[in-house]
Amino acid sequence: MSNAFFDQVEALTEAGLLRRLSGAFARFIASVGDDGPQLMAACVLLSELEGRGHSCLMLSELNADPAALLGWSGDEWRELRASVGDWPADTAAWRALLAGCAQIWPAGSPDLNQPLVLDGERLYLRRYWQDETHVAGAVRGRALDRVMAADEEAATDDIRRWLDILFPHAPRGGGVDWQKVACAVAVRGKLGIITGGPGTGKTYTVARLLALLFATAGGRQDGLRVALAAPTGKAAARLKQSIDTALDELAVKVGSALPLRELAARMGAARTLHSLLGARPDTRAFQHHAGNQLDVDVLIVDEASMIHLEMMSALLAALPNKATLILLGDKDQLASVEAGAVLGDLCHKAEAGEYRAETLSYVHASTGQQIPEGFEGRGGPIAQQTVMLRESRRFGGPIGALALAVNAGDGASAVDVLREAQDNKVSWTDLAQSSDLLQLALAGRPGAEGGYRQYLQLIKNTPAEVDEIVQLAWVKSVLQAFESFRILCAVREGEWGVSGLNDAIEQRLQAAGLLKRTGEWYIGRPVMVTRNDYATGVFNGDIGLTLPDPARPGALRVYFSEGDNVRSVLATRLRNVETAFAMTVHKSQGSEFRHTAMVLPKDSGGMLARELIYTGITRARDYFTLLTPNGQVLLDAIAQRTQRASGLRNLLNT
Ligand SMILES: Nc1ncnc2c1ncn2[C@@H]1O[C@H](COP(=O)(O)OP(=O)(O)OP(=O)(O)O)[C@@H](O)[C@H]1O
Repeated sequence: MSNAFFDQVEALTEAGLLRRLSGAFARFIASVGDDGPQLMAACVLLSELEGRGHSCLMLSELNADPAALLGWSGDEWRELRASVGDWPADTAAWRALLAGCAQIWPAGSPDLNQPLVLDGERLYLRRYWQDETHVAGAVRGRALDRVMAADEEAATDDIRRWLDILFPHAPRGGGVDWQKVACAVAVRGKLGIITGGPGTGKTYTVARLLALLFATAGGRQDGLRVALAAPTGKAAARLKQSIDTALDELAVKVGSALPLRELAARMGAARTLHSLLGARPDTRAFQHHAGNQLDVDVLIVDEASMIHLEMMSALLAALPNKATLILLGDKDQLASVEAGAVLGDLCHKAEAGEYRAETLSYVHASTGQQIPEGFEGRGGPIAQQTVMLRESRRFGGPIGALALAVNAGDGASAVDVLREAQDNKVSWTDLAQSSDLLQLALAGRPGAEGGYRQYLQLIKNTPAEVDEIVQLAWVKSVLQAFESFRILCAVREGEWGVSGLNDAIEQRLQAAGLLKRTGEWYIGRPVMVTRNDYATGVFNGDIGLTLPDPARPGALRVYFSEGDNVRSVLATRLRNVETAFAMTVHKSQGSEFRHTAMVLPKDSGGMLARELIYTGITRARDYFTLLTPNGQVLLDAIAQRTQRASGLRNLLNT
């Protein structure tokens, strides 16, 4: 084993540049076979990339610019590389070297269950290779499993008749009614993917798709088992609420032709994916799997961009082949925190459509819509089952323009929108000192007043009597006020990161007499759960507010809002939580706030990308404020796209 290499790894770990896990992983690999420093270097890099969401290491990266990939300076990388000694000259040389290592299985050769897999020019941890292969096979299989073609006249006529009832108006700007197309495409098979930015009508569409599925189920309509799910509790509750409201409205429209209310009532609550699959404490395995599948006919999953590779693999294994899977999400949002960029890979062709002739004629027969030539192509099976909604009904104005500019990689236009917006919907603050940010946290800004003062003032009006209805109404109003404003950070550490800002905001609110910090727990403390806790039923990412326990004087409870419902847990029972006046953009996915303020740091080390900025902006419903001590960080981030190494796109042949 190379001492020089591991000395270097130790130094980089001490400097906080490497995870301790990466060195330990390389040592483990060395302990079960070859221990050449080249293999060790590849293992350290593979492990670091896994921590950054990549599912594999592209061998070409080893000779390209790994420092950029890791956010290191060139010197740090050069020193690590020098400690290895001979560095294979190119990808072919790396492949030859790795293929000869006892711990690596070159895919296609006799399998000895080695811990690493070399597939073409990608090096994998075996688990991720298995997940990618499984997801690709399962999704392709579903996409190809179509039950309807254009010439099945009776069926397409029926679909068309219902779609005309469910979507009675042509799209506002004319052109293709992509919402109708999305329903028609999804109803013909076992997979439907609907992607689009905020407010493009994904939920509106899926509610109608459900009605269409009920309507065309014939005699099986009463027994159609529908499940709703999302990666987080909050997103699940939002999905359920939107679908219920939409189905309620639709029920009036369709009248006695379809007993929508009764059918909807049998759907049950929306659940987190963890709870749907039956997560168990202390194990990654779920109760539902290939050998004990879910009892559903239709599964609708919202916020699919947050689903990581391992979860998608588990979900597909647990879903019976005969069930229809509908995925909803915004392909341009940040990918999951854990490895994989599954929705992005699935929606690779969504922008261009690439619909084949048979899809075009089916769409025409079942919707009357003529998809324009520009969207024709020879996309694979998944592209045929994917529809992108393109018109946002919520995001006009400067926030919409800003999101569009960021998505297009047009930094100059984004800055123009931020600097010049006339109506206070968006605003840019050059952060010279923390007091600017703290004032915003306290009271908002001119034209977008609010801040945290609002909910803290409401807390001061605690109901005097312990009347359950009054108490619940008060809790809901406090939660709602809290949900109307949030500070999002691009990074965790440093002056402009989550940890520093939470302390500073807490002190500022205390100085303003709005809260009294007496210990770890205090009235008004917002907290975010950082680990799933099955005993209390709270999950990673849930956000709650600490309020007095009406039943026990002096005790505190944390209240979590879930759609129309409120759940509470005794504060002292919550183990893994952190204060959440400021939270990361990553953790804000699936949530929306009336006023969202996003803080960018002074220096990003090249690690911020467009998807993060876009996700932050699109969390804002009415007002968006950008704060940064260095405007260049915004421009650099907009110029950079997140590229996650993954073999999924290739395997899917979308
Ligand atoms: N075809 C349509 N006709 C009328 N209203 C529509 C139509 N499509 C969407 N809407 C309305 O536009 C708004 C946004 O739609 P919806 O909430 O379904 O979007 P979304 O893509 O699910 O948003 P989010 O990203 O927040 O999940 C809703 O008020 C919805 O009722």
